[in-house]
Amino acid sequence: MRVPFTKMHGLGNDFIVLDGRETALPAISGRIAAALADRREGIGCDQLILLEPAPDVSADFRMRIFNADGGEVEACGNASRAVALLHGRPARVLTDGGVIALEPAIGGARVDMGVPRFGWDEIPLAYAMDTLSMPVGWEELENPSAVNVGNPHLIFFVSDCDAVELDRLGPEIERDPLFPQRVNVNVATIEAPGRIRLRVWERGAGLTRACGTGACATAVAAARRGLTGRDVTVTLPGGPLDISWRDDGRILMTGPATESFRGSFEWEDYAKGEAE
Ligand SMILES: N[C@@H](CCC[C@H](N)C(=O)O)C(=O)O
Repeated sequence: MRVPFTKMHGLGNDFIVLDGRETALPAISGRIAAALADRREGIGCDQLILLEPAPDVSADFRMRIFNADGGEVEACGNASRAVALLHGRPARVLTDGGVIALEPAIGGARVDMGVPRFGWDEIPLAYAMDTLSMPVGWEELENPSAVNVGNPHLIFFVSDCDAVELDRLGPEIERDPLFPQRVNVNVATIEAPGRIRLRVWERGAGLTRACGTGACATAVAAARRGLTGRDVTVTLPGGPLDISWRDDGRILMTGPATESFRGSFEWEDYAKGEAE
């Protein structure tokens, strides 16, 4: 059986999108997602996105997200814009992080990412009390903010985010026992009250060119610390995203999304080795 896919990206954060909304797809396990995400032996991506019918009327359809390591996670900002482009009209989409609202916009899409949370379940209580500046550190990365925008992020504000050895410190922080569910690691530099430069070590995917939820979490953390206003442009290695943390608490993210190509793969090549 051949399974069709669409290869997409948002600022270079790339996705395999499998659309099972009209025609049911075979069950995708974490192992199969990781094999498809493999850049040498599979198709290659940072995240695999699976679209399914919604279980009830709270949403138009469901979006499931697998990191390149096969772990299923709650949210993906850049993929939300890619899915808006694919869908072609406004939609309410159920994710494991909550219902988000997306709509195509000129050159990409706009997504209402919902309301951030500041104490998420997996942070030990002592730290969850003070998510604005947790009293922890890993070498020069100290006192992060902790923000959950569907998925968990730590944000370190530093004088030059490009100078941080994120490929070395990112995996250490991601897997620190403080975070049993692991964590996305953001290093950010404030360039002006409305401008932030950001690099992200993504949980389960490593260094990516852009992370939409990381940009949202960082914008919220910066505004809460009084470093910026509530409307900012966050520039990642792949390019800029506009983030607005509205007065009603909801985060709006606007930015580009691109379809790269379409193709199909042989299901049996990836399913072999799967338990019956
Ligand atoms: N690239 C994404 C985030 C994907 C999930 C993340 N790595 C996690 O494990 O929570 C984005 O654009 O938000």
